[in-house]
Amino acid sequence: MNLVSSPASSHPLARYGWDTRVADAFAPYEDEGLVPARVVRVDRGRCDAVTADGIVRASTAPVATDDPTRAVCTGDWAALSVGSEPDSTEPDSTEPDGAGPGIFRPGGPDGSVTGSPGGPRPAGAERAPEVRALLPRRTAFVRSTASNRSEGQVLAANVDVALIAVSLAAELELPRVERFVALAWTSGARPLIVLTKSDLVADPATVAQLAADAAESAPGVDVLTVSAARGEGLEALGAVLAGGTCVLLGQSGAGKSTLANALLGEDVQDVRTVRDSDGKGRHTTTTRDLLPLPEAAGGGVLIDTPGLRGVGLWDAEAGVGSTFSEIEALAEECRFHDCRHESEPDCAVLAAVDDGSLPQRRLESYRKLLRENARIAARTDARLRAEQKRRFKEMSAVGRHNAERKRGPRRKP
Ligand SMILES: Nc1nc2c(ncn2[C@@H]2O[C@H](COP(=O)(O)OP(=O)(O)OP(=O)(O)O)[C@@H](O)[C@H]2O)c(=O)[nH]1
Ligand SMILES: [Zn+2]
Repeated sequence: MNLVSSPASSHPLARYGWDTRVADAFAPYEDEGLVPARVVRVDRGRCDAVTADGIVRASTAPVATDDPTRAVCTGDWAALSVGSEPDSTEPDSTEPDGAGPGIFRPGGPDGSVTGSPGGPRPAGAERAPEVRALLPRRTAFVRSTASNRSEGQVLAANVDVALIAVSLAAELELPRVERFVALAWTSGARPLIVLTKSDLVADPATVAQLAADAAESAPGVDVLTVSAARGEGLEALGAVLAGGTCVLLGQSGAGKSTLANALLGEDVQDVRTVRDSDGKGRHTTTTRDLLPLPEAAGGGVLIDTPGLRGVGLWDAEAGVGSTFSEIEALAEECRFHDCRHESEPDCAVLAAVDDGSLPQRRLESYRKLLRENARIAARTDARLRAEQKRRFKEMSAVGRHNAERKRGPRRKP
């Protein structure tokens, strides 16, 4: 079977988010004899990636780079060389023509171009799987690394929806919610606010009010209410996540693990564990950070990497702008193009605060996030920043369009 040209929905990797866009991006690599895979976990120099034939452990050495934003990360789509298989259903002779110089053929005489040691091998020999290329990312969650150079590190790639878990059992801290929303927009993923533990709030009117408050502080972002304890709201949430890739963000104690368990419908520890061969016939047991959601609930994929949950802003100016889109829209009306909305005459933002249509709290939160972001940006390599900005523009065009479409009338009557 030709896996790449079969319909995207029946592709063995459809469960892991394979779609026509990925198929198109992968097509050139198929001609090189590489196989598509999605990265489920990364270690130093290696990753676990799921292929049509299961999970393989692959070296990431061929795509190693100095730029940490280009390092292999969970959620990446990769083109793998997996070595020749003795009982392959697709012998070399049936492969498409046109394999020229530089084209990788498992076990072929041009093995030297693959960068792996060993050179030519007899047909049927095994070689360790390698990541040969990463497909372009649709979205990426980046955080600054601990190093002095303050570079970005990618925590998750190709995320469609960022679930922002907010506990209804604690006081609703809107600035925190805004911060996570900014982070989500910055990644290119669509934020989704999930108010958790609704069973702990007795009065439905209170829940509705809190949901309205959350919605008010996140223009264009949907707000769902769930109780993992009672299994309420999970179906609606599953429907939103269907087919896409999501991540869980939120404060400690917000209910992320509980929600992950409820969505996965099994013991997460079991789901996480991978026992598979590493391509050399050895069996290893590891965990994975990318987990398929049950197909009965609509499918999709959950990425839950340890570092992602509490990630900080990293060059999020545009994401902050999307989060406070009503302020950015007002700013267009200020007399001065570079108005700081502090004490300038004819400032439309301050006027909106005065007439009560813009909560003072929103303006303060906006300023605080911009300041936080500026501090990080000051430490960040200019080249990487430009790159991130470009990526944001590409990726979030759709998100912002949706936000604008949904935002509706900006000012209260
Ligand atoms: N009543 C109730 N309690 C819940 C619900 N969801 C989570 N909890 C409780 O809230 C607490 C925190 O939940 P976790 O799922 O561990 O929160 P978390 O966001 O994963 O926390 P960290 O791992 O620290 O990031 C636990 O005691 C859960 O049992 C719910 O729907 N209802
Ligand atoms: Zn102004």
